[in-house]
Order: sequence, then C-alpha cells, then structure tokens
Amino acid sequence: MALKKTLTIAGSDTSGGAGMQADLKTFQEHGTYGMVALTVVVTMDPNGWSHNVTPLPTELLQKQIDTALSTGIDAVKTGMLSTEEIIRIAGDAIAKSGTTNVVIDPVMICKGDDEVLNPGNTDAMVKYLLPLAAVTTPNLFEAGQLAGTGTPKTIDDMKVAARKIHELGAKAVVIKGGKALATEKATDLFFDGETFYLLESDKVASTYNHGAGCTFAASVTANLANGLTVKEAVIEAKEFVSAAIANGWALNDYVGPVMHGAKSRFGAPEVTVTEI
Ligand SMILES: Nc1ncnc2c1ncn2[C@@H]1O[C@H](COP(=O)(O)OP(=O)(O)O)[C@@H](O)[C@H]1O
Ligand SMILES: Cc1ncc(COP(=O)(O)O)c(C=O)c1O
Ligand SMILES: [Mg+2]
Repeated sequence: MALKKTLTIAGSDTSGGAGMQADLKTFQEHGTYGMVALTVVVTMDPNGWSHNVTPLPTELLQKQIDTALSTGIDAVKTGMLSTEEIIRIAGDAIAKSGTTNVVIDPVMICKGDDEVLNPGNTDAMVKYLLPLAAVTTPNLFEAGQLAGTGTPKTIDDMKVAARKIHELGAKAVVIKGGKALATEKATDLFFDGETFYLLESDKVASTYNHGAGCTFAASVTANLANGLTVKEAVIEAKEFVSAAIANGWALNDYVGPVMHGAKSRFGAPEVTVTEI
C-alpha cells in the first residue's frame, strides 16, 4: 500500500521531544511516511540543559533535499532553520517540491530558552517562506516578530498580527496562544484569509509541553497530505497536540516532552471551534 509522503526540513532535538523527532513521530501517528532534511543538531548541556545549536554544512542539506524531493512528496513542513542561507535553501526546495501542502512553523525560540535563534532570520522567513505557506503556525512571540507588531497580548492583537502575516503571503495563519495567552482555555486563532476562528481546549497545568509546537505543525502537515482541508487539518492537529500535552511526562529533571502518540492511545480532549 502506498503511503502519503511527508517531508520535514528541520533540526534534530537530540532529547527527542521537539524538532524532526517530534515530526517523524507525529507523521507516523497519522499514517504518513516521514522523511527528513536535517538543518541543525541541537544538543543539551547535561548540567543545566542549556541548548547548543550546530548547523550542518549547507551542501549536505541540499543533498538531503534533492534525495527527498526526487521521491515526489505530498506535503512539507519547515522547523528550525537557524540561518538566512538555510531559509533560502528551504524556500527554493519548497518551490521545486511540486506540492502546495506547505506548513511553515517559523521556529525562532525554544521553550525554556530565552535566546532568539537569530533575529535577522525574520526578514528571510518573510521573503522566502511565507509566500509559499498554505498555513503558518507562529507562537505569540513569533507572530509578533513576523507581523512587526510586537508580541500580541489579546485576541484582538492576534487578529491584527494574523491579518498582517496573511498579507505577507501565507494563505492561512494559526497563532498559538498556548499557555502564554491570559485566557482560561488554551486558545489559538485560525485565519483562513476571510474568517477568524478560535480553537480552544482545556489548558493543561503541567509544564511538560516540550515539542508542542512542532507536534502541532507536523500534525497539520500530515493531515494535508492525507487530503484534509486546511481548516480540518488544524482542528485535528489541535486535538492531537492537546492529547499529547495532557499526557506530557518528565524525561529528566530538566525537560518534559509531550507524548506524541497519546491521541490514538487515550483519545483527545474536546476542542471547540468558534467563528469570531
Ligand atoms: N498548557 C497547555 N495546555 C493545553 N494546550 C496548550 C498548552 N500550551 C500550549 N498548548 C497548545 O499547544 C499548541 C502549541 O503551542 P505552543 O506551545 O504555544 O507552541 P510553541 O511550542 O511553538 O511555542 C497550541 O495548540 C497551544 O494552544
Ligand atoms: C530542533 C528543534 N526544533 C524546534 C524546536 C522548537 O520546539 P517547540 O515545539 O517546543 O516549539 C526545538 C526546541 O527545543 C528544537 O530543539
Ligand atoms: Mg515552536
């Protein structure tokens, strides 16, 4: 039986919760065939868990992309890209990929680490990636950077940022309020270019949410490959990640990854969708 082919152009989170590890686990859970073009390797200091990001040579990234694209892919996502050159290479790859199922997760920051990867990358993402996006999935901070509005603090701020990001070329936008937004529920704003929707689920009190953003975007990607509409894809992804967060666990004293396979094992918390 032929499977839908999903590619992630992303970094390796050696601790396994985020990055391409989250993407592959999520692709598998959605019944798609996962492939990786690796951009950077993230390692952690065993004493204190601070992150170290090591880029791979760009020629090697290009060879991986050529390999994966030659198979004919059904959907592609981007994750941690780290330099302007890598962002440009990813943009060229997506333009050549032959699929419009393109999910741009504009990773600029890792949870628990305050350091912005490379502030100059925002311009490159706007130039090379947003115009190709069927959907982009910034968190609050990333949405503020892309839109140039500063970090949204309210749903109205999120609407303004989503509209700007849509004007920059992304066909649809999900701004993840997550636990940072001061709302009772875990609230994300979905904008399809015409209508705004709130996607809400119960906020999980746990801090074991490492990899939530990658898991959400990978879920959207696999859903698009499987033929869902963008709206259907983001709603299922919200269910998928809510289940993963609700079952997050402690890997060690420093980090708690989400449980990528939770939805199929334990079911998903309820997600409500409200047009606003
Ligand atoms: N504590 C939480 N409880 C329930 N859902 C959450 C929680 N934190 C984040 N989410 C959801 O997880 C998804 C990823 O969001 P977020 O963690 O903000 O992204 P990122 O990892 O990119 O910063 C979103 O759908 C968000 O609403
Ligand atoms: C390789 C890599 N990609 C992406 C991320 C972003 O992860 P999140 O899903 O928590 O936004 C991280 C964070 O550690 C990472 O190491
Ligand atoms: Mg993220």
